[in-house]
Amino acid sequence: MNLLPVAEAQSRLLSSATPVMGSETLPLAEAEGRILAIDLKAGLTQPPFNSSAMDGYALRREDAPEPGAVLKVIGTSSAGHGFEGSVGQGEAVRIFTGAPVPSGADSVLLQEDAEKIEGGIRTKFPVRQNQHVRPRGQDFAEGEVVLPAGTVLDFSRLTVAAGMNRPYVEVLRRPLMAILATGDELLPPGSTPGPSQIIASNTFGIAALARKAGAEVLDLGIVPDDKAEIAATIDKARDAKVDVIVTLGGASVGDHDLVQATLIEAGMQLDFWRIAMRPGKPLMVGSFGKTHVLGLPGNPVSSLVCSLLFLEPLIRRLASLPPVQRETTVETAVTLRANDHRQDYVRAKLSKSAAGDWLAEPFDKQDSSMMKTFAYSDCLIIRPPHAPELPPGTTCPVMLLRPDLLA
Ligand SMILES: Nc1nc2c(c(=O)[nH]1)N[C@H]1C(S)=C(S)[C@@H](COP(=O)(O)OP(=O)(O)OC[C@H]3O[C@@H](n4cnc5c(N)ncnc54)[C@H](O)[C@@H]3O)O[C@H]1N2
Ligand code: MOO
Repeated sequence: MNLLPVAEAQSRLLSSATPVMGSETLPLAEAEGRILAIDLKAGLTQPPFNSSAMDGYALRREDAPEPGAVLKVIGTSSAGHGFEGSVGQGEAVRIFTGAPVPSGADSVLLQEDAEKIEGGIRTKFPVRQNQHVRPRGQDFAEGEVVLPAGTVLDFSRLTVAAGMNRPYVEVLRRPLMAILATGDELLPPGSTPGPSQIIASNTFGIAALARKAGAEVLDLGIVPDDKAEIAATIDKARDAKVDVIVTLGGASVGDHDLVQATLIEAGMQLDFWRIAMRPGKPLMVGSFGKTHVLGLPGNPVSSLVCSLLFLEPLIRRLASLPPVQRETTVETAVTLRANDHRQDYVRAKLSKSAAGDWLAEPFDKQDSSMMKTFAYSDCLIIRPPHAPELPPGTTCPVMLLRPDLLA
């Protein structure tokens, strides 16, 4: 049986993927993680007026070049309530942080640097020209492109967008992914399984991974091992004009593995099937025109490993996002045995050695049905095809399951 190398399968899949077209307008509160479709220009100048950076007194610097100047306090300017008049010679205005600097004044003296006297203040320190004044427009000017198209709206960008007085933003459409689980044995969580039944679990992890990668997910539920029912569900996905269809299970060679045949009868172009990897060998990739189809194996760990290697990069490419950097190297804590022809992804825990190095220790059992060990794992040790035995302490490549773990 011809098995495709992992890297070749990944590059074949990604070479056929182009970012999805189209945009939508969203309120800022719903735009986190989204990508600007067009340049975002400031709706106003910020700050809109010369404003005070400190609590103190607004004055004319020429009136207080040296300590000991005496100034008459003629009013107050606070945030939201500016002083209407003008500061003349020998005068000052009590001012608070964020308040407009009144006309005539050019500098602010800290209140700690002023001595209160009857009807006014005496300065205790020299005043620098413009000190503690934030000039109008020092952050941005009305009409300025502060956030160019392509910017990912994270916490700091959402803040400046709000400050720019932009309550709505035009962002790229997210790729739409349909997911369906196949199998007569499957029931949703919360069910009471019969004697031959199990709970369908894969959808939850794969949908979460896809959403994190930038997709919108359409869950088409559980479909029995029946060609007509599988075909009808695939039709639903195509009617919804999804960008990606993910099927779970029925990808192998058993009598009940009907997914691939059904898809081909429905007009899917088969690109490739079966990869030189463990777990995840039965992965299938095809397309209906521009719609990508990923047929993932049913075993939970196999489907999740395939999702990390193929689905996440695909969704991020479609969503115009760069790939997640998951690969790094650590030391193996134990002897890793020589590998066969399939690239192995070995579930392992990470710990720090006394010397501060990260060590990977594989779980003894690597059965691809075992969800618990996957949930306890920090990384997958990558064992390339025909890799020789590695003694403890040797550097080995890993794929991090939570990429910020080593940060
Ligand atoms: N004769 C052969 N048998 C198998 C081969 C092979 O090459 N020759 N490959 C094995 C490998 S490797 C894998 S992986 C599995 C994958 O098979 P399928 O994709 O056809 O998956 P199913 O048979 O439908 O299910 C496998 C296993 O996973 C459970 N399952 C299915 N869907 C879900 C779900 N959504 N949530 C949780 N668990 C699920 C299912 O009940 C089975 O236990 O095939 C080997 N066989
Ligand atoms: O490839 Mo299967 O995923 O080994 O269990």
